Amino acid sequence: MDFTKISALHYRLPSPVRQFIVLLSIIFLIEMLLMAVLPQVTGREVEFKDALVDSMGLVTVAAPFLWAFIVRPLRRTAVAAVFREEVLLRQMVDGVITFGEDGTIRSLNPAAERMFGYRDDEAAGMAIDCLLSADGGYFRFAVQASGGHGTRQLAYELEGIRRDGSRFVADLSVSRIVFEDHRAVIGIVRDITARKRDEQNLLVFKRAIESSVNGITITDATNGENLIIYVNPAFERMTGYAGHEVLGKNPRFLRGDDRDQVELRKLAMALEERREGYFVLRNYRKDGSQFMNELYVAPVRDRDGAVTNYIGIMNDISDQRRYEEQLVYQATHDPLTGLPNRNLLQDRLGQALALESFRRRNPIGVMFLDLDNFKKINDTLGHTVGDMLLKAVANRLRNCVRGGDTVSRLGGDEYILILPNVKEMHDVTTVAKKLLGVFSTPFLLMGHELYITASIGITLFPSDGDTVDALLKNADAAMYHAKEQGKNNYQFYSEEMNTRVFERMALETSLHRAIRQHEFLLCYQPRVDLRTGRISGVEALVRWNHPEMGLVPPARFIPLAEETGLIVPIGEWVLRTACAQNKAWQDAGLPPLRMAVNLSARQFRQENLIQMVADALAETGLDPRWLELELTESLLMERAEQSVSILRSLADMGIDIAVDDFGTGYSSLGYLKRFPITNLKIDQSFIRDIASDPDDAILVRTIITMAHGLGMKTVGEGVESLEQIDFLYRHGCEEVQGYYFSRPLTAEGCEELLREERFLDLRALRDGLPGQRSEERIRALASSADDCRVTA
Ligand SMILES: Nc1nc2c(ncn2[C@@H]2O[C@H](COP(=O)(O)O[C@H]3[C@@H](O)[C@H](n4cnc5c(=O)[nH]c(N)nc54)O[C@@H]3COP(=O)(O)O)[C@@H](O)[C@H]2O)c(=O)[nH]1
Repeated sequence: MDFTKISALHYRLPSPVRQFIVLLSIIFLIEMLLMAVLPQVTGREVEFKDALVDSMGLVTVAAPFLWAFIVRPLRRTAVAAVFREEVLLRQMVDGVITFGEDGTIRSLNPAAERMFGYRDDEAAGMAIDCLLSADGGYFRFAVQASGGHGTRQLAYELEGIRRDGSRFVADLSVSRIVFEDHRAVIGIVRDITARKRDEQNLLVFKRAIESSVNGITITDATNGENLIIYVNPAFERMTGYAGHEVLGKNPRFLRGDDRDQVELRKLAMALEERREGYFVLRNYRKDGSQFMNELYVAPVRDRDGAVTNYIGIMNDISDQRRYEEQLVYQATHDPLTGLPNRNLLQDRLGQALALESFRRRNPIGVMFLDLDNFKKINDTLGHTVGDMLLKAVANRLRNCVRGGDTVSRLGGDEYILILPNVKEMHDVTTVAKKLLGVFSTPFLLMGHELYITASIGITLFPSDGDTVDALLKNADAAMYHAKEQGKNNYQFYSEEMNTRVFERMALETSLHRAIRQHEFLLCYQPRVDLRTGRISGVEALVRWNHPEMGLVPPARFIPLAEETGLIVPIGEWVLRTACAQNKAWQDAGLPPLRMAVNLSARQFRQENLIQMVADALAETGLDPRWLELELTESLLMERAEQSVSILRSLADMGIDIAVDDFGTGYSSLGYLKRFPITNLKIDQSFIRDIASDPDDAILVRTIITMAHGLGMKTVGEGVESLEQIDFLYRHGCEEVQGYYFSRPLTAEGCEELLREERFLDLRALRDGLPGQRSEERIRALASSADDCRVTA
């Protein structure tokens, strides 16, 4: 037998010759023993030589029988067994390599051939290191370690090297075989690369599950109980339960007594249908606190498709939910008052309209409530008080309506109320009156007792509009109408109101265009010095030369320009043009005079006002002492402290300051004293009846005296008659302005007047002869000035 080719199991085959020799030797020894014992039994002596011959004879006779009946059958049985094992070996999925103790390969079984890519005959004679590698001779050590102990098996993890050089993880069990004088090693090799990879993957999965921020539960679904068999650390953190406390429980314990949840029913259905699902549940921690559990449940199936487990992945979304709710709240509520905002209002009104369009039972009332003169409070007392007032109003309105009604705030001082299910018109008026009534009690805010009123516009669905936008727009128009009607009242919408709103919008659009296309012009109304009768100054008055409407008076567009902010560019243009005109007259050799320019509230609050005025003077070259800025009394008092500093800066530049419409507002004497005011212009409403109304007469006299007391001069405005001039003259008023002397004129008209040196003859007044005759005389002397007509 070629020992080098013997397969691993051949080593275990007993040698037949040895068996035969051993048997013959036993027979021989027994015969020899009998020959030695026999003389003592029989008493007959047997020669050793005879005994030896006999024994040899017996062995010779027995030999064929032993071979035929014992050794050969044994050999055959053994070979059959070896053959069977050989077949088994060949079929083994594990590779079997036999090699000598010197590491020389002797054989490979077919599995080893496939595993390493060598044929058995190719591998024979190669060093085992070529197929199996271990660092630092580890492999040899392993072989030696198994030596001397027969079939003792040792297992190692090595690197298998294929013929193509690729490597794999090999699991090797080695047994040392000793056969007669031959020693060999049998190595059983298994490619465990996949197993290793799987083990590694399992480790990664386990690590991932353990380090997941999501709580993970695994339940056993085989017995229908669905009891927890695993929870990860995140579950413990999320719920406060330790793993051992929940193992063996059904996860439903997390819901506590809170069974009435739609999502719970959905979960139960998913489990019943053995499918995955996503649910958001109210669950409870060990300490009883609630959390929102975003749960994903997925079944695990075996090869036959039967569900063996459920994996539950939990996410505590309580914070996220709170944040979402907060976002929704913020998107739908006014942060200041907590009332529904425009979004929610539109939503609710839309729903009410949809429902009512379907039911067609009752009208829906929409009320647009706007506070009267709120801006003044905000400007005078500051935004903190303004905000407090808006909140206090919101509370009063809320308390004034029924549960199904909506009170919302659009922004600013505008509130919208929705009254669904209005049974009778009377109901709406009752609510409107009630709403106005809530303002009858003053608001006490930060030590201020504030009296405020509101104007309300009312629209009804379906008669005044059938969409949210239409109803709100029409309620807005009705509210404007209520303002026009003197504020503090309510008005129902009518179609004409929209026409007016439309006109307003059209006016605003054309105002923008007017600025772009330079449609404005200035008129100048002279002012006469009552001490000399000569023109001492002019007031610049803006006009709008509208392409279709003709000359538009400022009263029609200045408030709108003020509201829209367009007054800022318009006012800047007025100031520059007036300064330039005054300088032009001076340059033309006309006697120098003061140019009065009106400043509106918005302009006065303009941040760069001082700079803008300085620039206008610098650019036109007008000396500041020939410029006077007119501001209304109420404007100055709105933010008196701030006004003081602005006025001081202007006065420091050398500019005169006049208070326009004096007497119509409320003035604090304390502030009047502090304002660097040069002139008080007595409002024309007091001048008008000065000669006939003793109250007006007293008032005008008082204003003149007070002005003088404060070191200011006075100007009588809107002077139309000689009596008025006489009165003002006699009481020391310094200047007059009005149609009596001249209407506002174009620049050319005014220049003509100045060139002619028109004046007011005051002799009659000085002579103390006011009356019809002297009036006629004065009128004759006075200019028959043209109106400010536009010829452009
Ligand atoms: N911010 C700005 N406001 C301006 C500017 N230009 C004018 N205005 C303001 O518009 C209001 C109306 O002005 P107007 O229609 O020009 O009326 C002025 C005079 O025409 C009128 N007046 C003058 N004398 C008489 C008279 O004898 N009788 C009579 N019934 N009216 C008369 O008074 C207006 C001048 O008023 P005042 O400015 O208060 O001196 C008016 O408030 C203007 O201020 C502008 O450029 N910017």
